[in-house]
Amino acid sequence: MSALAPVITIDGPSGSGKGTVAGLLARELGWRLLDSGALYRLLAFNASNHGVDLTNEELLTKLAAHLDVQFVAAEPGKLQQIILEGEDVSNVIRTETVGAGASMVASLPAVRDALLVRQREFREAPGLIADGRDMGTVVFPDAPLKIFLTASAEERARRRYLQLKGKGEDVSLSSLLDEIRARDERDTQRAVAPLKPAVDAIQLDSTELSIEQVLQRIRSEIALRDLL
Ligand SMILES: Nc1ncnc2c1ncn2[C@@H]1O[C@H](COP(=O)(O)OP(=O)(O)O)[C@@H](O)[C@H]1O
Ligand SMILES: Nc1ccn([C@H]2C[C@H](O)[C@@H](COP(=O)(O)OP(=O)(O)O)O2)c(=O)n1
Repeated sequence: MSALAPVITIDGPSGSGKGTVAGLLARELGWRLLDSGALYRLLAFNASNHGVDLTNEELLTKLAAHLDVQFVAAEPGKLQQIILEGEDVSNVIRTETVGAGASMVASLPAVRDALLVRQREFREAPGLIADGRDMGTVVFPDAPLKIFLTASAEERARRRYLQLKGKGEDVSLSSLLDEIRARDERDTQRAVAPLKPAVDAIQLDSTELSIEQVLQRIRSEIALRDLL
């Protein structure tokens, strides 16, 4: 039965609001959540801890196949917890350095292959919200609702700046903008599973929208399909 569970995919560039919107929707609908970017972040983080070079495709693929990770569903009002080798790494994998490393390991085809089955296993009744870059194009091409969420690079850098400042990190807006542009370039230009909207995706530009307005737009797309 689980293969038939509906999936809503939310793809888009860094800072467009995917994670926030996916988490809120999953909680609202009582569906499972796949934060696929966290898998690439975990791999980059784990590789750095084990002294593995982020271009060593063979070793990275082995690490990817054996990642000892658990996603613990969120309590109301909290983010889901991510446990790597028994340790809570939910916060340490969120830095821009780990994000840049994730984008590097994510460009390696064998690494992506090694993570594919693991991602599809998240599909369970009553449904799944899947957040990433290739959820609608590669991982769940049959998803009945695909959202491609964007925002201008300036707005995305501003959001990331406020988010990291709020966590007490010492960040600069201009370097965040450079990092976001570099990651956009790498994620859209790679040969395998590049960041691009699926042909049947609904494109949503959130530059001028609040989180609640984005949610409203997605709710109305859900209502148009018989998903619940
Ligand atoms: N529509 C929006 N308007 C303003 N801020 C937003 C919006 N969507 C998300 N944010 C904020 O921007 C930051 C980045 O959002 P996040 O969900 O982590 O993006 P992504 O997962 O696409 O990288 C968070 O602090 C979030 O609260
Ligand atoms: N499905 C996915 C998810 C993430 N990635 C890669 C590319 C991204 O730059 C990194 C980090 O992704 P993540 O979604 O955690 O990053 P943001 O929160 O959007 O900044 O991983 C990917 O290639 N495919």
